[in-house]
Amino acid sequence: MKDSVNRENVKTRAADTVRSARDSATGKLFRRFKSKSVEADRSFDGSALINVCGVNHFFGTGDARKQVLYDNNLQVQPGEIVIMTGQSGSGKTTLLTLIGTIRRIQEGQIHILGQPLRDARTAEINSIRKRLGFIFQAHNLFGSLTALQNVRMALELQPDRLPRSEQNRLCEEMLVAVGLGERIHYKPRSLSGGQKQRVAVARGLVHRPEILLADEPTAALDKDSVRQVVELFQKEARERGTAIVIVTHDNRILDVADRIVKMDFGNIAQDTNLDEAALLGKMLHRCDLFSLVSVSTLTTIARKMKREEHAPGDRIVTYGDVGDRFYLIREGEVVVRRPPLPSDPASRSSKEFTEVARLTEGDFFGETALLTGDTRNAHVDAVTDTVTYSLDAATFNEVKAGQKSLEEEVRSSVFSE
Ligand SMILES: Nc1ncnc2c1ncn2[C@@H]1O[C@H](COP(=O)(O)OP(=O)(O)OP(=O)(O)O)[C@@H](O)[C@H]1O
Repeated sequence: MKDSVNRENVKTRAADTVRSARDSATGKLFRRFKSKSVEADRSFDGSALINVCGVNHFFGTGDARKQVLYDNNLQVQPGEIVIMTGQSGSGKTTLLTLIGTIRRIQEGQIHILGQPLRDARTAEINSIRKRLGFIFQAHNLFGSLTALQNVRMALELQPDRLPRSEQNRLCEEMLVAVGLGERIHYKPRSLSGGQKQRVAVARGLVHRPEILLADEPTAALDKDSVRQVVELFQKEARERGTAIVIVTHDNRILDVADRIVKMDFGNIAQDTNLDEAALLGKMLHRCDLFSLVSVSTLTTIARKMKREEHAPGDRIVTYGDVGDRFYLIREGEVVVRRPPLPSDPASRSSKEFTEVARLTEGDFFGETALLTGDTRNAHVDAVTDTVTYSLDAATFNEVKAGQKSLEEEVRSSVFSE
């Protein structure tokens, strides 16, 4: 089957892309690229620090009762930074406060640090809360306390309280990290809005929480302070495995995100793993089939691709079936087998399918049937544990329609076989 165009070139270039993406990930101690999908899996995940399953929420009672969250599912792994965005009123803060144990769960379940919140006792909620860090829009600083004393409040609430001198050292260190080394003894009334916000950031992080929840943490900050805060978040995530969820409209901090979750009318409408989407976009771009489509469009298309895992021996494509998907190999190896050609007298009697190709990471298959309307012309079976991303025929054809030369190219490639 010549179901792939310029396979060797594609293989080499795509494999390079994958390698470089992996290399850049190796420094990220807590990142887990291999098992992530572009669109997050909606099921419970035991390794996640935050597990939101089927959460609904209502405000008001009687006739005034109004549903504001609908069937929300979200998992956040150690070391992941998730940006939550969406229109005003879409439910971001409500979901964040449910995750932060500030509101009681009404329907569904949230596990935080492995513990279920619904029906948890107050003492259990309090002990979970001490392991979280909060940076909320209203800074909630105590006016009579200095910046350092405000930050120290977070340490004083900890079960294993450190000696005062050690607390002060940690607070100073954190205030320096947010660029307030010169202001540690100032009270809130002597600080600007941005400086107060940075005190709140220091307070949210000083006790080294396992999960940090932040609502618009950079809204009042200038460009340099935004960078300082963002770098601090990244350091905590990478070095300590802190899971960070940031509700924000601030597009200056999008680069910090591993994932962007978009809420729409009370529901997580999109949950995109950016590294994986960008990587798949690049892999697609390196397929000659899609070389005329911009990387940004391909990254968007990549989000629509369906991730599937196949065990060795699993059949991915069956000879004679109607072709309804195009496949890209993310990991693993497949073998392509064809029946004997009717015109080949030597093999006419043989019922055996013969191997015609082995495809690996970055290779693709399944496009011929979509382009010609013919049935599948080969079996494709997984040889090793294999991960594929596939695109449905409608999206494939939409993309194809956008590039005039594509169909011609593939038709001539099929014709010349
Ligand atoms: N305490 C409350 N009582 C009643 N309704 C509420 C309450 N808090 C929020 N809501 C409503 O719930 C919906 C979701 O609000 P929420 O604050 O979670 O949205 P959001 O996406 O965070 O908005 P924003 O970006 O403006 O902060 C809105 O319709 C809001 O009016």
